[in-house]
Amino acid sequence: MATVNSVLTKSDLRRRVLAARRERSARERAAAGAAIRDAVLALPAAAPGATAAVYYAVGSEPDTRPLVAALAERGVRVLLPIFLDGGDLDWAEYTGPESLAAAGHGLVEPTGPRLGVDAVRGADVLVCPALAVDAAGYRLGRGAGCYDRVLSLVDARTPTLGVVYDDELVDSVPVEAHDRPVRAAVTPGRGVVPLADR
Ligand SMILES: Nc1nc2c(c(=O)[nH]1)N(C=O)[C@@H](CNc1ccc(C(=O)N[C@@H](CCC(=O)O)C(=O)O)cc1)CN2
Ligand SMILES: Nc1ncnc2c1ncn2[C@@H]1O[C@H](COP(=O)(O)OP(=O)(O)OP(=O)(O)O)[C@@H](O)[C@H]1O
Repeated sequence: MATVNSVLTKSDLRRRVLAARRERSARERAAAGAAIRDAVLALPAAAPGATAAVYYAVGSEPDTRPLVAALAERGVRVLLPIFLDGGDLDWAEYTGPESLAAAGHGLVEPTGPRLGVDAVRGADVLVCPALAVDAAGYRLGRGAGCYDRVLSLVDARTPTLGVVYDDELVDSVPVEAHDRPVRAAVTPGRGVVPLADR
């Protein structure tokens, strides 16, 4: 995949990654969820008492549900995103499976009190969805720009992680002026991978 990226547009690359994700087995997805959980739990920023902002995986996304459960279990405050019309993200706390409900666009979202778009500024670690992450930390998202906005809100020293399958960590993705990089990737096989100069 890495060799042909430079000639693919964002939408071509999105289609390719989504098609490849649909082919992944339940076994691979389960193993990925456990590996992602263990990699993020080992970070100092995920210590008890910290606040973590994490996407709640749906469909073929790299599974963050085991991570969310384990963080809450160890006493980390977990904020989950709520997709707002217009593309901003609001946030609410995960307080167990009963604090979640099916929402629009196939998403599962928290039902507790909404903390506001700026709540993510209080996160000690930010775990972002991505379809691909490149060597400089640039990520390809779903195309709504939600996480570019979130990444521009948080302090530059916050550990920001883009979670992808191993073969979705690529040399380069198409970059536009509004794109904001993450500081590290997390993959099931490689764990937390710090990215260039971040
Ligand atoms: N699990 C998870 N939660 C997340 C994200 C994510 O990527 N994964 N987001 C990351 O940004 C935000 C939601 N982002 C969204 C971005 C675009 C569309 C959207 O316009 N969907 C179209 C296209 C079809 C599709 O992708 O299913 C649609 O539903 O009509 C929906 C949500 C917040 N929560
Ligand atoms: N900081 C921002 N404020 C407002 N709109 C933004 C911002 N960043 C990006 N956008 C808008 O989002 C649109 C989609 O951007 P892009 O295709 O790069 O999304 P993406 O990076 O794939 O998605 P995401 O960031 O949700 O993962 C852009 O056309 C842009 O207008």
